Amino acid sequence: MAAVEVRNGYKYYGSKSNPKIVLNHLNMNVMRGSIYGLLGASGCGKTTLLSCIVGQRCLNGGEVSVLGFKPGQPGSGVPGSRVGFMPQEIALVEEMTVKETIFYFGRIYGLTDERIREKFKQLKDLLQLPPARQMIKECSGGQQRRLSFAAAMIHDPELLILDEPTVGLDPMLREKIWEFLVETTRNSKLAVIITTHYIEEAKQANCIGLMRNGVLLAEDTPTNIMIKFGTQSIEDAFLILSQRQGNEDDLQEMLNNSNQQALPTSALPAEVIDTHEPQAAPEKPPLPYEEPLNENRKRIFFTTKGRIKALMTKNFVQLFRQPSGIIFMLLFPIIQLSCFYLAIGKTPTNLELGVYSGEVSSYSECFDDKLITVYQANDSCHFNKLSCRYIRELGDEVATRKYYSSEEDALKDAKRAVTVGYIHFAHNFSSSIFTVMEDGIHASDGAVDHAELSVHIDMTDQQVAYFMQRKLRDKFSSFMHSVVKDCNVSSAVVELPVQFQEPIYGSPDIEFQQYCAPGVVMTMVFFLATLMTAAVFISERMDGIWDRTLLAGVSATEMLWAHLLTQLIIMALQSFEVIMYIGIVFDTYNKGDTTTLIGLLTLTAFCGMLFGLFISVFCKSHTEANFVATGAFYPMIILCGLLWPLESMPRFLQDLVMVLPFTIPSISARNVIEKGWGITNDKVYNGFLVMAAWTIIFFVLCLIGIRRKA
Ligand SMILES: Nc1ncnc2c1ncn2[C@@H]1O[C@H](COP(=O)(O)OP(=O)(O)OP(=O)(O)O)[C@@H](O)[C@H]1O
Repeated sequence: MAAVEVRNGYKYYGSKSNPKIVLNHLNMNVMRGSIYGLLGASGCGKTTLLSCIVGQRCLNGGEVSVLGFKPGQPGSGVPGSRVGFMPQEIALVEEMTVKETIFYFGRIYGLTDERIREKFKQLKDLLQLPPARQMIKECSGGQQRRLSFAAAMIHDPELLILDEPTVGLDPMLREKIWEFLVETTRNSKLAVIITTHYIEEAKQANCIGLMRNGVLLAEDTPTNIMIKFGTQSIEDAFLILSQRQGNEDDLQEMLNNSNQQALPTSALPAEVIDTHEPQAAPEKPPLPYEEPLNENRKRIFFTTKGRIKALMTKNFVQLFRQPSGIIFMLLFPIIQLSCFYLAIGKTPTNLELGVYSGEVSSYSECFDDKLITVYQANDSCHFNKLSCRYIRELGDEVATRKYYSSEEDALKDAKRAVTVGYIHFAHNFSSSIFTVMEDGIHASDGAVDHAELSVHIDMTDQQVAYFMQRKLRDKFSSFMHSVVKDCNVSSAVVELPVQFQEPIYGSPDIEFQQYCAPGVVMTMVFFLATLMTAAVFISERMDGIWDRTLLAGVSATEMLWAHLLTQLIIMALQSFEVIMYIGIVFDTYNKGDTTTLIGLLTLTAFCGMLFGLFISVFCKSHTEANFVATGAFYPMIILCGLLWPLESMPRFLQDLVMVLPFTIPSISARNVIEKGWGITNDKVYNGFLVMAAWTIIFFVLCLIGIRRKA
């Protein structure tokens, strides 16, 4: 009875209009209880044929029947537990140990732990597996290959497909594996399809298929093939068949690879060379597919829970055994937050400010208390060297003062950027203040001008300039208050007729740091999750682990859920860590509910993770994924109002950015932290809604993409 039947198999890559034909009306029969050696030069289509048999790819034409079913048919167990597949690449998780790998595959195939232990013992002896606790990345290429073979065998499949299992193994072990396969197929219904570059070892197969350019040139027992072509070896027979097709380059390459000595073409008996071209098989009735049985379904569809558990364990092991994984997940947020809190929004220090006062001939006068006086005489308040008093009140807390004996020198240094600018007092500063106070609105323009503090600042460094302006103005205001107080005059005289009362929310000197902290934390957790997820998924796909797990019958949805659950746990931990860190170390206050904040941050990280997944589904390589993530990062940060008020954007842009993932959620987070609003406030829950909407959008897109690829 046939385990695998391929009829008129036709497969191409590329577009329909410009196809690259890989399987060209190929026919193949693999019987139960037999070994089928599939031989052919590199690139002839062996892997493609195997992938169509296991249901990883679909044929463009023709039919395949595997164990009586169409691959992929619900209930067929193909892909799934009825088939064992060892791909060409190693496709194992490097961070797992030998034992964990066997248990991982055993569990996703639905075996009990006891059965896995039994099988492990058996396969360990047979395949000389490395010690149970050895990590895969510490195994040699040959050891990894043997383990990969064991993983394909763990669940006693009915069909075993081995893509070059003996590459890199020593001859003794190769012989042992063949012996095992011969023995097992003889005593059971197991069907084995094996591709190999070592043509001679295929002599032990029950049937050989010689494949070239997408067609099977011959399919028979090794003995019959040699008899048919009158040769002493299978290589010679293959050479003859290849010559019939024309170019023998491919064959030569294969023979070289096989380390066997190729037979010179001149040595071939010319009379056996058949010039007949292989034809498409004549029309045959459709393959008799079986109806899936309920028992079959039961056998195949064991608990999703068990699989998800196995997948999640793998994900955690993979993440936490990589030092970079732990650093990325737990240390990066700390490093990034520390950078932010230490570097952003702090008061500038070590600035140098030029000072020129025309009132003094030497600045030592400014430090002689007897010279700086405010005194009453003739019902008036008189001043001496008030500029000195301001200079002293200014202190070094705003900037280090650098004294100049002329305004020209002060300007020169400011122009050379030695100082951030300079302040200048007129020679009659004190007397002008006296005049302005005495004469009030009748004071002359000259007196008003000379009673002013002149400030000349380098405005190219906007933040420093704004800081200096604010500080000098505030200091001047407090200085004037203290002067009029000494004169027993009401401070209302020097008060601006604008009074900023107690703020409705926040504090009078809200820092830039406080303003942008929620947005910074959100974007940080979002993009950390994005990058990590994209990296994990792309690596998994590139290493073949993703495909191998799918071939074990795990659905794309189950794999997706396992990843989502793993990440959700990590993201919740990360959000908790972030909030605790900024609260305890940087003393950041939160007037609202911490749980609401952790919830919003976890949702943000989850959304970032789905964005990473979305990128990984549509990008083929790490480089492409990094380009997309970096490309998305800057527009999202710039447009979310984190760096500059949204209100300054053109109207159409304001409407557009409102739907971006960070705009409304970072406002919501600020509303919780600064205003203490709760989740029931629409200006808080709308942030959750926006983030949830993006999460759903990315999830649906990922699901569509993954299902399409699967
Ligand atoms: N995804 C793909 N897109 C386009 N072409 C592909 C794809 N996969 C394989 N091919 C091409 O199809 C041909 C057959 O590839 P396949 O991997 O099936 O060969 P093979 O016989 O298994 O080779 P090898 O022994 O080297 O593994 C090759 O020319 C290969 O370049």
